[in-house]
Amino acid sequence: MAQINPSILSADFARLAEEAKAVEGADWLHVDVMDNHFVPNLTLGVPVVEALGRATDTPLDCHLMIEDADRWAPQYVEAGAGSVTFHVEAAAAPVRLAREIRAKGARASMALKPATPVEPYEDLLPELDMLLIMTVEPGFGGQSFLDIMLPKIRRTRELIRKHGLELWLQVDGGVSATTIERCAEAGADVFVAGSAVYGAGDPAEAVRGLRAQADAATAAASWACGH
Ligand SMILES: O=C(CO)[C@@H](O)[C@H](O)COP(=O)(O)O
Ligand SMILES: [Fe+2]
Repeated sequence: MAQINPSILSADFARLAEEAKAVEGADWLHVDVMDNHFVPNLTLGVPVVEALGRATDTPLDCHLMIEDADRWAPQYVEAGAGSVTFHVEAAAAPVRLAREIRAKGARASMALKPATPVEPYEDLLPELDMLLIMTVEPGFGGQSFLDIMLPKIRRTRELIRKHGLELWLQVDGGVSATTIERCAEAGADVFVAGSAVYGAGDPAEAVRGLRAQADAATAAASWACGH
């Protein structure tokens, strides 16, 4: 089944606990950590992740858009994240870092900016629990989905099949009722949605609607039915 991860970046930061509770029923709560260096925006850090963990039973999916990921990512596992995503562009030793995240008890995930190809990392994929393909330039919510990322999603799904991996394939940026079916058809199975969830009148209902769309598109997709 498709997983839908609402991005807290699009929520009201003055009411973070309520906003986290508003999407209970989602698979994960996506938490965008930005340091104003790796991306030109500054959001939140370890203390807020710890507080979110106390505010909701939904597991936390931390997307670190920060420099020096090798140094900081393990702290997000200690803060309670169930999944920690670092950007390969910001990691000096991605294999060592993925192993450290797993050893500390979280799922290890690696993200690729739009201009970063997946092929150089083919041999690293078994070290990961999830690969995140950015479908916008990281830094801000509410941007338009980059259709030019669909071939990369397809090629990654093919690599997962070729190696027989249990790797989740996440997409993040501009995912909405208009674009989620394209992502699912191409091979994504974990969908981050910020403005499409928190901009809706009923965020929990938006999650259910996106999941139904993604499930239907996946069921019809060649990658999922083996032909
Ligand atoms: O990581 C990021 C942005 O850098 C995302 O998680 C956005 O927060 C998603 O927001 P929408 O594009 O869905 O509004
Ligand atoms: Fe994100």
